[in-house]
Amino acid sequence: MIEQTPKSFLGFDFSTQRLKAVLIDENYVVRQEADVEFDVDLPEFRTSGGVVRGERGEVTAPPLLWVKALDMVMDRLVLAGVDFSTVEAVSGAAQQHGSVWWTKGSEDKLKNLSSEDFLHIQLASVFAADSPVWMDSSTSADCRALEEAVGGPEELAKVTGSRAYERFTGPQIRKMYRTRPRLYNATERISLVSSFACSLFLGKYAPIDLSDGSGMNLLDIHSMKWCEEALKACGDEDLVNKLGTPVPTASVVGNISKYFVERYGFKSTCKLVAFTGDNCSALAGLRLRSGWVGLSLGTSDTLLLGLQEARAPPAGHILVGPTADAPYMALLCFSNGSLTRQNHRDRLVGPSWDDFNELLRSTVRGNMGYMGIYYDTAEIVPRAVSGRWLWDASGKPLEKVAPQFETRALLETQALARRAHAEDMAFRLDKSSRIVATGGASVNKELLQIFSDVFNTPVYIQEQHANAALLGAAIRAADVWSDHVGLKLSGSELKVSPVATPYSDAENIYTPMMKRYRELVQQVPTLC
Ligand SMILES: Nc1ncnc2c1ncn2[C@@H]1O[C@H](COP(=O)(O)OP(=O)(O)O)[C@@H](O)[C@H]1O
Ligand SMILES: O=C(CO)[C@@H](O)[C@H](O)COP(=O)(O)O
Repeated sequence: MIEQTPKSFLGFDFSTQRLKAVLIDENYVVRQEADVEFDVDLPEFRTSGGVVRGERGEVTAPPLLWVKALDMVMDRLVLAGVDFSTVEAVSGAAQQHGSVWWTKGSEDKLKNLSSEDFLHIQLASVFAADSPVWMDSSTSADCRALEEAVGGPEELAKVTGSRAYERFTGPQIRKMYRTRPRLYNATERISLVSSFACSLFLGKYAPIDLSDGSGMNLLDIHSMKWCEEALKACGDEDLVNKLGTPVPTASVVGNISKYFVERYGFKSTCKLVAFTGDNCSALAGLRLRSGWVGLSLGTSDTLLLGLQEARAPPAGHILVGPTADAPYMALLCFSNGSLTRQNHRDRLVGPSWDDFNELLRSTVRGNMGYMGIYYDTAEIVPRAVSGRWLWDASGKPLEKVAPQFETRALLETQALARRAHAEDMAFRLDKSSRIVATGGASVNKELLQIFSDVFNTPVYIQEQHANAALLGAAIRAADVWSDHVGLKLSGSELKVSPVATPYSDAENIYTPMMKRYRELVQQVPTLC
């Protein structure tokens, strides 16, 4: 009898605040995990929440931070006892839209890495600039110029799936080309954070995948090719070479590099599956059924929906989907998610979610009419400046209310905003709908109860893992590898279980509050 060698699959998530890694077996059971928290484990980069903020809406991260985090997470996986020789394939997810600017000669460095040394030592000088990331709101002028160049916002949305958004990579490239031409010219390659991370494993530039690539305002989501007019509006004739050719997300892009074989004992045949955006990976990891909506509660809050066809979005985004089950996906991103909740938890009660929830439990649903909008960072939906606004039941603006009312005002108004804007984007929830929550805050049942009541819909979580983007990376590695080699894996079913169901009076409480939210949000200044 031929002995079957164990097979495993490795997934990474280069998200906003931390780098996470997970190893699953061929039954998709989680075997090992490790993570690195940027602010805590790598304080020398002086990030706060994984980013560095400028004075005019610029938000960046140093790419070397992500490289050093990879060195650290690999060592943590070694300490956890991972046998890398069993890994058949690796894939990953990353925060969307951020761009990594590689200087000329970087690919040679990637191809000639010595396994004797850390990556961050050898790649210390390859990045031309800090990476603008998804929280950046400094490119409004570039957005308007891009829209104008392709025939207006609706036309851009028809072609690329989105009107121009500040954080999208096209406007970010345009700003770089316009304001830092020497840096633009010194750049050999522009990667997304996902394809940059994949490049580290591949030992050469990895292609951008179509799903994350459709968060750039540069890709024609129908032809699956770069949109020439959009490229022309954002850079010069060399931009197409700087970006490379995008590939379907379910692609094997090559074998793992010699560096990882020699340093960590991967086999030389270990495959790399294209890395993608964290929300794209979450959609793949959640395996949502028709009518089910994904709710990712990471640094940002996002709503996700698999689509069979590309509908022109009135707001939000249509992206190319990450799997054959979801050829397209709808995405709505609210920048003030977990980090904003965490900041106000710290301000109101200190560093404990249990203390925060205890205070929350001392209030009633509907919060006696107190509502609040908390934008610690410029908001994406709706486009708005940062600030804090509080109102009482009569709509009178307040400077201050008791901390317990603030806890509920923060969470209820966030959930109301998610529903109001989702409805504007034609996310329809009916009796058969379910919300499947994931991401760091999805462990908080009190928060999920509020979402359940406000949406008047049951909320589920995935049993295997609280982070669907991370699990999705490992699952995609396994699925794409098994198709590639023609070997069916037993991969057990991914299960979801209910954690919150709406109270019978939820509609009565929250329908009038939804109307009030729509009125109150008009008082918040929009981003110029
Ligand atoms: N019990 C909890 N309740 C609410 N939020 C939580 C809880 N535990 C963790 N979080 C939040 O989860 C966030 C991190 O989630 P994560 O999905 O890892 O983010 P990202 O992927 O963007 O780095 C943190 O900002 C943290 O405040
Ligand atoms: O900009 C978006 C989506 O369009 C964000 O959702 C980023 O992809 C960051 O994700 P998290 O770190 O919050 O998961």
